[in-house]
Amino acid sequence: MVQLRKVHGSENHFFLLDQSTLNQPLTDSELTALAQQVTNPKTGILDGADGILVVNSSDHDNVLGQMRVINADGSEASMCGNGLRTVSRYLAEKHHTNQFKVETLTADLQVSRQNDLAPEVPAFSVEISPVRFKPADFPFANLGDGALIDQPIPAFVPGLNFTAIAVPNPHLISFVDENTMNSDALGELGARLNGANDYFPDGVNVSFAQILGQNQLFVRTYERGVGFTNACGTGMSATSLAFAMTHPNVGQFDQTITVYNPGGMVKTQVHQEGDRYWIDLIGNATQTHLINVDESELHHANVTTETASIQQTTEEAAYQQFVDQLPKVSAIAVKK
Ligand SMILES: N[C@@H](CCC[C@H](N)C(=O)O)C(=O)O
Repeated sequence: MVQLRKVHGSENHFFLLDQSTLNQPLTDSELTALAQQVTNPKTGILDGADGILVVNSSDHDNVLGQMRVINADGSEASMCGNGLRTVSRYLAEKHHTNQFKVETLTADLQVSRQNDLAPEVPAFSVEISPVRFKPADFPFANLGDGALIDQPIPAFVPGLNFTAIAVPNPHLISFVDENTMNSDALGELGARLNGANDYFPDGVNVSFAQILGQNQLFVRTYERGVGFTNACGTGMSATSLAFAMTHPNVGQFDQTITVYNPGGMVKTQVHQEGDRYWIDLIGNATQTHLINVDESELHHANVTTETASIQQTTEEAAYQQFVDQLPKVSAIAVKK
């Protein structure tokens, strides 16, 4: 028997699999098949999830493990901010330490345990970097040769400006009013840019943000490989950076920015040193279920209520109490 975990950051749900506990790590095609099966609410368990977080051993200095991110559709992402917080918690508890690095596809990132957000709501801070702006880094095409910062793109949505930031997974961001936030525009644009299209051949995570006040945002994201999510950690980080770059009167570097999302709230801090940018993302790392399953069911992408035994923790109730005391800033409901 091996143990999977169901985890979330701001209700962005994942199954976490530590491959170092297996007799035989899954091949890439087995990981793709497992992600597609277990995260699908119809074929998987526990109402599915937005992806799987794969923890592997790392041989890098001062690094406790490697994280890979497989989206619900089986594609691999270079980064996941909410996922990295939950992987950090898992590794912190496994190795009894609170400050270390985690290897990701492009960088070893600094993480640290923070004060709990509320009783039984553990929190971690994770570094989001490297930050890139060049078209080749996304990639994107037919949108000019340079960085895309606060540009009108009528072909996307007339009247809206867009900023493209890779952290290093690709994000497209627009600051919108409440009516636009509550309209169909985000779903339509997200679906369009994540199908065959002339602009983002590998797809892109699309976020709409409402400015609520000084260093305060509400962010909703349509994710590549997923669709609408309750929260996207890298999306909220990239949006915070876009906020400080394009609205310096209300969004500030090196200050705490509060970012509400349909699943709760995180804090960010955006930093710049010369031409290097990075973001600290701070939020919950919640573990809702422990799932015991025979290793062979993972290799055969067959994790179901028949093959797995599932134990719920008390952490979701504690998380809901934390969310209930947050200000109600949007009518957009949590995706079930
Ligand atoms: N939800 C994640 C991002 C997951 C990856 C994304 N779908 C992509 O393909 O880039 C987050 O919290 O950052």
